[in-house]
Amino acid sequence: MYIEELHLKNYRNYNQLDLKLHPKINIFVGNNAQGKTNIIESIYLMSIGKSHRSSKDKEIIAWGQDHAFLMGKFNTTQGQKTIEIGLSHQRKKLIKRNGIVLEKIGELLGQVNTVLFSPEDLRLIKEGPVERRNFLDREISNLRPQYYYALLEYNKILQQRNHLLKKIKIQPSLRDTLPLWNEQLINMGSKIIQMRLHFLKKINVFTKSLHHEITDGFEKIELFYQSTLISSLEEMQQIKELFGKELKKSENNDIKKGTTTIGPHRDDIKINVNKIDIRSFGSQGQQRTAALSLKLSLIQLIYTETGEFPILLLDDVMSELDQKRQKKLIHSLQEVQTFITCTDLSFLEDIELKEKKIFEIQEGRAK
Ligand SMILES: Nc1ncnc2c1ncn2[C@@H]1O[C@H](COP(=O)(O)OP(=O)(O)OP(=O)(O)O)[C@@H](O)[C@H]1O
Repeated sequence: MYIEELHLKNYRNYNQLDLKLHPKINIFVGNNAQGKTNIIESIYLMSIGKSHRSSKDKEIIAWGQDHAFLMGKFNTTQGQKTIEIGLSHQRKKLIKRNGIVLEKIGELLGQVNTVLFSPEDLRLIKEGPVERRNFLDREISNLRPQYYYALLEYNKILQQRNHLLKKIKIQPSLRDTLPLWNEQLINMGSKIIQMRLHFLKKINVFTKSLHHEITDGFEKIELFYQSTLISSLEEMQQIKELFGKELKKSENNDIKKGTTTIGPHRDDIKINVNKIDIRSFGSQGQQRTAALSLKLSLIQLIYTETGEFPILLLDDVMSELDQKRQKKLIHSLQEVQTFITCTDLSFLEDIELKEKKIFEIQEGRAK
């Protein structure tokens, strides 16, 4: 899949931007704070309905303006798709696909697949479990919208159970109603765990081989699902039983703490390189390479799952990689439409790139 045209209006520092894009490599070069990442962000926004760097949608509306508008024309194996997003300070976000208004963000998921890699992805390895859970939730939701809905449901049940746990402390008789919430939590949580385990099993294969290639065979990477409940793929019934057993065990503790202490909302991914947990013990370089392998393996996974390559967004990463890794990265991208932002084009000196378009970005304008 690739994006043919991008149109932005009152979007961040762009009053108006109309770009015809190359189906292979698009390079955005310019000094700092000119608007390169803003373009990457807009494409990402059209794929998942949210920005990767602002939690508040309205921040992307150009300062002093009332509304922002984005449109992308995508060429996919299912034909042309037009995605439009409208944001205004007064109304809720409007998303359209081929002119039809989408009622929920879930309907946008999987329409346009992107893989974004930026220096912040280092956080994926070295920060706490929240980053890695978000990674799982985002990527699986894109591939399986039913995961997204299960997650919404799980979080609702979790909130209600936590609310009840707090009330039981004051009014112990309410404990009789807890099994009702336990059952719902177990049902929805087990679905989430099983889909995460499936995802990790698949992505492990691609990450291993990519990492082996990038590190010339010196490093062996392995991903594990880290959970108090389960670590390997099991039948649904088995996951439910384990969840039920552990939830029972933690019930007194949960009441004492007023919160649910076990479940997929507490799980993590363990990342070993040569059998060492690199979340805590990896060097910066090892962590960066692991993040790169993990992100690039998504390209292969999405291709196997959907029959179509995603769009790759590389924000400011060229300067972070040594020459060998830059070459490996570029050469692995033959069939993938790729967006690269950079402050200079020195990385092109040693890399032959025939199919490309270069845009110079200056103060919210592209030349
Ligand atoms: N809502 C907004 N309205 C107007 N301008 C904005 C808005 N949000 C951000 N900007 C401006 O956009 C610019 C930053 O753009 P962007 O992050 O794309 O820069 P960049 O070219 O990628 O820079 P760097 O190389 O430093 O990463 C800044 O000048 C910032 O002030």
